[in-house]
Amino acid sequence: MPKVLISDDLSPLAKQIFEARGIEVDQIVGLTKDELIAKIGEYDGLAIRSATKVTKDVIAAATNLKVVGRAGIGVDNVDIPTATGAGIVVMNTPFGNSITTAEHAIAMMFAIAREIPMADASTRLGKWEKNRFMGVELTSKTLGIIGCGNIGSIVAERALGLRMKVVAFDPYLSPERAVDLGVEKVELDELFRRADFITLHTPLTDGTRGVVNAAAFAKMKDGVFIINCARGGLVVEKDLKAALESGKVAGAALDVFEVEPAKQNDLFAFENVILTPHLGASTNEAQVNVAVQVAEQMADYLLDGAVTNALNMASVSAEDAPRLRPYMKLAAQLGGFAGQLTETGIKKVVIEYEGDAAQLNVRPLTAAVLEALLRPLMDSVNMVNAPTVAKERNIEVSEVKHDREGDYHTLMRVTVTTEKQTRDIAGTLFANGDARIVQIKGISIEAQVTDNMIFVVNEDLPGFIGNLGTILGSAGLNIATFNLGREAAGKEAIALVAIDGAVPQDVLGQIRSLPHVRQVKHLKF
Ligand SMILES: NC(=O)C1=CN([C@@H]2O[C@H](COP(=O)(O)OP(=O)(O)OC[C@H]3O[C@@H](n4cnc5c(N)ncnc54)[C@H](O)[C@@H]3O)[C@@H](O)[C@H]2O)C=CC1
Ligand SMILES: O=C(O)C(=O)COP(=O)(O)O
Repeated sequence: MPKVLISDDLSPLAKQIFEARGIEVDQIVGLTKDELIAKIGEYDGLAIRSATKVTKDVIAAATNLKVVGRAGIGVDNVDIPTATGAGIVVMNTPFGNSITTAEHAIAMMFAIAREIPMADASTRLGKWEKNRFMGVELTSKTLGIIGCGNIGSIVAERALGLRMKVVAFDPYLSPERAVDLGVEKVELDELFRRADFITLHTPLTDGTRGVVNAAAFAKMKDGVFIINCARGGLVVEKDLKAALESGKVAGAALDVFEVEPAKQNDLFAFENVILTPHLGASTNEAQVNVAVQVAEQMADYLLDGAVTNALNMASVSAEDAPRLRPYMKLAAQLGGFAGQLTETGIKKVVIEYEGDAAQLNVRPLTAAVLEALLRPLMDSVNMVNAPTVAKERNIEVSEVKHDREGDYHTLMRVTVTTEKQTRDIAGTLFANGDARIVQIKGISIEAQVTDNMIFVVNEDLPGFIGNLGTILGSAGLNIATFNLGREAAGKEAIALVAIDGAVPQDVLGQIRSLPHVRQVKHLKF
C-alpha cells in the first residue's frame, strides 16, 4: 500500500481522500529540513503547500518517492529538475485557488487605495482621524498587470468591472486573448510609464526575478501603488524601500516576501505598506479545492498511473491509464530492444503509431520508448526525464500517427538512426494485451519478449540452426522459444531465441564464431 506524507497545513479532506482510497497517510506539519530528510525515505508521495522546501537534499533522501503534489499553484519551492532526474512526478492544482488569489489582489488594491488597515488601527485607538485618511478613487485609473495568466486574467476582469483601464504585460498573452479580456497588451516599459497601480501575477523564475527593481521604479509615475500577491523576489525589497522613502511609490500591498516566513523585514516600518502573511490562497473554498484535487491526483497516480497536472510529465487520464498499460509494456520492449542493439551515438528516433495505437494519447508511450532506449546508455534515465535527456543529447525525436489500415489492428514501430545505421523494430498487441515483436529490420517475425534472449543476425544458409542448438544444448541452456525470420531465401536472416536463464559470455562468443553469423547480442528485459 503506498504511503503519503502531508507536510503542510492542508485541509483535513486531503487525508480523508487518501485514506478512503486505501493510502496510508501521515500529516506532520512543521518538520525541519533535517527531520524531513530523515523521514522522507518512507513515503511514496509528498503533499505540500508553499512552506515545505523540496530541495536537492530532500530529493536525494527520498528513495521511494514517486510524486510530489503541490496543493496550490507556485512550485518554486520544489527543485523540479532534480525531481525530474530522480523520476519523481511533480504536480500542482493550477486553478483551485486562482479566483481566491485574484480576489486577494483586488482586496489589497482597495485596502491600499483607501488605507483601510491604517484607518482601522487608528479608529480602534479612539483617534477618529477623518482628515488623515484621504484615499484614491479606482475608477478610471490604469491598472498595470504583469503576468496575465489565470490569476492575472481574473484580476483584469474584476478591475474592468470596477471601471479601471487595464494594461497588461505578458510575452505569452496573444493579441486575440487580450482583446477577449478587454485589456491593452503593452510592453513592460509602457506599463511602468502608464500604470497608477501595478499588480504582479507571474511565477518566480529566472526571467521574472527582480522585475520590479530600481530601474523599473525610475520609469513609473510618481505616486504609483504596487501590489504583489504572486511571489516575493519579483519586487526587489530594498529598491521598494528606497522608492517608498523617496515618495515615488505612494503605497504597497504585499502578500509575499523575499524571505518567508517574513518575521522581520525593513518594509514593516512603513505606514503606507500593507502586509499579509502569504494569504493569497487562504479561503475555505480555495483550500478545499486544492486539497481535494491534489489528493485525488496523487492517489490516481500512485494507484493507477494516471497523471494529471504534472509539470514534468505527459498527462495520462484515469480512463487512459488501463488502456495504455499494455502499450507501455510494448513501448518498453521496443525501446529496450533497440537500445540494447545500439552501439554508437543515437541521432534520431522515429516512433510510429498505427491502427488502434494511433488513437491513443501517445506522449507517455513515446516517453516509455525513450526511457527503455536510453537505459542501456545511462542509469539515471526514467519515464519522467527521458524526453528531456533525449533533447539534451541532441537526439531528434518524432512521433508519427498513421491513419492507414495496416496488417495489424494496432502497431508501434521504433526506428533508431545512429551514427552508423538505421534500425527499426515493430510490435503489436493481441486482444488479451500480450505483446509481440512482429518485425525487426524490416524482417517479419513473431516473438514474445522474455527476460533473457539471444538475437542473432546471420546469412540464411543451411546448418546454422543446428549449430546454434548444439552450442546452447552443450552449455546446458534451455530454449524456451525459437523465432526465425528472413529477408528472402539465402539473404539476411534473424533469430530471436528465448533462453531460460542467463547466457554466459563464452556461449555468445561461440555463436559469434559460427560461419555466416553477422551479429550476436544477449538481450535482457
Ligand atoms: N499569494 C498566493 O498565495 C498565491 C500566489 N500565486 C502565484 O501566482 C502566480 C501566477 O499564477 P497563475 O496566474 O495561476 O499562473 P499562470 O501560469 O496561469 O500565469 C502566469 C503568467 O505569467 C506569464 N509570464 C511568465 N513569464 C513572464 C514574464 N517574464 N513577464 C510577464 N509575464 C510572464 C505567463 O505567460 C503566464 O501568462 C503563481 O506562479 C504563484 O507564484 C498563486 C496562487 C496563490
Ligand atoms: O498556490 C500558490 O502558489 C500559493 O502561493 C499559495 O501558497 P500556500 O498554499 O497558501 O502556501
